[in-house]
Amino acid sequence: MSGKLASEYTTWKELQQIYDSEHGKLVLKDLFAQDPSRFSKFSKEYSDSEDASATFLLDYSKNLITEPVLAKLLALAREAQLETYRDKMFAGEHINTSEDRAVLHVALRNFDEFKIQEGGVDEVAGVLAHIKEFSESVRSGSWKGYTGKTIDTIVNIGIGGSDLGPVMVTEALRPYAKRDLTAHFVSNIDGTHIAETLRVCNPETTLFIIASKTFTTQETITNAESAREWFLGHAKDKAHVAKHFVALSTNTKAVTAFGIDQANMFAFWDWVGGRYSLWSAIGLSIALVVGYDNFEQLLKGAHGMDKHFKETPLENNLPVLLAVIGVWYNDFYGAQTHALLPYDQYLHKFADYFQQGDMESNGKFITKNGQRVDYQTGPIIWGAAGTNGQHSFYQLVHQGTKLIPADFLAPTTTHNPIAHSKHHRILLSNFFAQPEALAFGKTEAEVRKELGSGASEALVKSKVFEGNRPSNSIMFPLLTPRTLGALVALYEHKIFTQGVIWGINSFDQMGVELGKVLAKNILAQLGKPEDVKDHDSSTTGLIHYYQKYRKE
Ligand SMILES: O=P(O)(O)OC[C@H]1O[C@@H](O)[C@H](O)[C@@H](O)[C@@H]1O
Repeated sequence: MSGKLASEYTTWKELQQIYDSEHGKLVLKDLFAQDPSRFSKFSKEYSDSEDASATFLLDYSKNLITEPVLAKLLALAREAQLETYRDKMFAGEHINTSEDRAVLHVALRNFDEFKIQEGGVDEVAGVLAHIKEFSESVRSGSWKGYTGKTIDTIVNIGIGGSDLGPVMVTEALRPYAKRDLTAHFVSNIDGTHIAETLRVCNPETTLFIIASKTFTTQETITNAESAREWFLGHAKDKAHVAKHFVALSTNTKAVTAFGIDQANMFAFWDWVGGRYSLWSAIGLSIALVVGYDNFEQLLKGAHGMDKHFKETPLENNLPVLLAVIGVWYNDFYGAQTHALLPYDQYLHKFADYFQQGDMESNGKFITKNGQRVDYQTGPIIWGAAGTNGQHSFYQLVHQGTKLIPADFLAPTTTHNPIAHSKHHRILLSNFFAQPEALAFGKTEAEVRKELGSGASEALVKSKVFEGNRPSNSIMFPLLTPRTLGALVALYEHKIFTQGVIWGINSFDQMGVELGKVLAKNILAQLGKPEDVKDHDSSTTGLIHYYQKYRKE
């Protein structure tokens, strides 16, 4: 990120030349046939240096790359000064320039290993101790509600980064969950979300966790106020709020103004970006559901990946490899999306989580220096847990007109080996088959042979799989808290690396602001048709329709 546009880098131009002259030769079937050691060349095993059980295999051999292409992509990362920016992040420099903030989610899982200078970093251990003490008192039953009953339900009220991380992780780590503690997550301003949740809650045994970095987010504060009203409708006395409401925030003033005791506030700091905050106090619901020790394992797993990212040469650096291969498709092949396809039902929220993680970080057309890019930045992230997607959108992935690079993820061992792991063997057979089918396809000759001579030409053509569709495969022994931490940090650092290459600030989110301002203005005009002013005819027409048909 040298002040240049990425497209001005020498290596970028060289990559463009390589693409123009050679991409036709990058055919996976041929590349594998030519090189029997392709898998061993283009796959790496990661192992946490302190806990070898947190390990995974990254197979990136089914990508449209050769050693020279990969070397040039890594040279691009170097020309963009990735190593310098990585070190700046770990040193606490204010690399979030538009907000003049450090970017230190890595400090939340550091356990004093790296030296990081920034106000608040020395308070991390204290907040973790608070999370431990509080989560243990709720889980053990010593924390009592206003009628002396133990807590059996938690409701996390938050949105964006204050929701998606806890949702994804509590789902992913369900095998470790306290089964008699029910967790709900309310995010949407749509009253249906809180109403349907409160319907199944008992005020005497429910704990509300108000999760908001700013404590000003309209959805969260409105939902929290409605929850408090519902609670006080039963408990009557405001003093009981202290037993049933806690806050996770950086804004002490707003938390106390809401009526939550400062003792029940779990702090974090402005250098924790919302979409990187599950490691902070925002993870309280995770600690409540799976226990503090498992939460700490999650942090340690991420820390192991931080160390790997910080210390490993780029050639062997897994987040960097994923990132540069992604840039290859995004910027040279023109791919617009990237699919995350976990073959693990527990990871069914993984793609949703990284939709925010990636798209809010890298969905930007202006560089840090204020120039408009002349290349694509962040891809559209999407996906679903296998095998469901196979019966829905994989048709387009296999035979559509778009190139869709995909990551397949799967555990070798399931937490639920029912029917002697028959389900898991079937699941994994699909996990192995899909990338194979994408990469190698099925030729016209093969189809003809299969159909015999009577088949129509149209039928033959429709059954051809062109193949040459790239993917990464990630396998890990079992989805443990530590492995999950490593996987999430793997993608975080991939996003960071791509942001550095594209020259953008991955840590602000100016693009979410305009809609919020317009909505505030419109909210004040919803009363009467004559109040509706200064809009285009479409917006005015829609608001008038609402005013005509609404019922209070
Ligand atoms: O935690 P807060 O302050 O309520 O913010 C929630 C979300 O608010 C959104 O507006 C931001 O785009 C997200 O990044 C953020 O996670």
